[in-house]
Amino acid sequence: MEIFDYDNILLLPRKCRVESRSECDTSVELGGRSFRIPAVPANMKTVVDERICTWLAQNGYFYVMHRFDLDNVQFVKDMHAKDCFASISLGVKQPDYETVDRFVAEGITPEYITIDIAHGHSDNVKNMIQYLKAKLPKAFVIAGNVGTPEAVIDLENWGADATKVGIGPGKVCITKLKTGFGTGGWQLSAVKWCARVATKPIIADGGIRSHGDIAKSIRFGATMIMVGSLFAGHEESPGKTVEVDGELFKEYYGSASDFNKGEYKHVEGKRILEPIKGKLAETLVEMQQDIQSSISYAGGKKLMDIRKVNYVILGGDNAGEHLLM
Ligand SMILES: NC(=O)C1=CN([C@@H]2O[C@H](COP(=O)(O)OP(=O)(O)OC[C@H]3O[C@@H](n4cnc5c(N)ncnc54)[C@H](OP(=O)(O)O)[C@@H]3O)[C@@H](O)[C@H]2O)C=CC1
Ligand SMILES: Nc1nc2c(ncn2[C@@H]2O[C@H](COP(=O)(O)O)[C@@H](O)[C@H]2O)c(=O)[nH]1
Repeated sequence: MEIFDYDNILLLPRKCRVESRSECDTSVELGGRSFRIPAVPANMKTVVDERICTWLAQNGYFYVMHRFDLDNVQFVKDMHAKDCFASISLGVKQPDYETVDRFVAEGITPEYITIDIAHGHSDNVKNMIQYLKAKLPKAFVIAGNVGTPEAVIDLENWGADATKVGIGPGKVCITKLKTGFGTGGWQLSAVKWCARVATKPIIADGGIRSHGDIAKSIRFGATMIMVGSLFAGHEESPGKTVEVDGELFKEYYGSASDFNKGEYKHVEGKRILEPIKGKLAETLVEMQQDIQSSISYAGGKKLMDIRKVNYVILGGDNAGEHLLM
């Protein structure tokens, strides 16, 4: 198997088919809705809050609200009252089942539900998918996180509508160090490997360090890309603002860090400071323009044309040119 990651792959251009990059369509479909770009801010407490989720929904972007210290039922009611789709996260514990029961009792269905646990290839997730499919059959269920084709096949067979791939490639992740497991360091290969067997959309989650990594994820089979650190350091980001030597930063911490958990138990995440880089809306516009450029380099007009390009692996044992035959 070829092993590579975002920093040692480059995509190869094909003859341009547009006169202007503005002709390139970056939109993507997920769960029956079309979104402006295939990137979604990570469902983490220092990346999204209700205000950001509302803004994203109202402006044509996908979002996934985090699942920590909030009333999911109230969140969905608030989003629906604002005429927005509701996209929430759930765990797999008793309170999460009680949340589902409350949705049923109140006759409310969130449009998207992401089952979000560290080791998603588990009976815990199977049971929650099956509960959701029985109780809230109209919800689009994203399940994860996983890092192998077997897991993608199982999650799809258990009823997931999409799977989220990425165990430990995140910037504030220490899973690799603490456990010796994961896709950290070869996340892009893992996406490729998983996408080969997937029959439903894959969300590549973690490890995105620059906008070009979005195109690379699409090339290797992702439909949507979840991004934490690149979105964490904005003026509106929910993390605390911290000043160091006159420079402003936003805190960004892992969902499995002691900062998020409130205790030091099974910690697999850390806290870092991200330099503040302006407004989220401006980054999203720049991201869209960069994806338009990627599509044009791919010789295409729409997002999935990126899937057609060849690529090179730089350095290492797998180095060389890889041509689509
Ligand atoms: N993408 C990634 O690489 C990772 C992401 N995270 C994020 O951190 C947050 C907290 O995750 P998580 O700790 O799973 O959430 P929870 O604390 O809600 O745990 C979810 C359930 O999964 C169990 N569980 C967690 N890890 C494992 C494991 N390695 N093996 C078996 N069972 C496990 C927990 O039981 P118990 O605690 O009793 O074992 C619990 O029943 C989530 O948002 C998650 O996405 C965390 C780590 C890695
Ligand atoms: N191993 C851990 N992974 C985590 C934790 N909190 C979040 N995450 C994952 O990281 C991505 C974001 O990655 P980034 O490279 O874009 O910053 C996020 O979507 C989660 O899947 C954690 O505590 N430990």
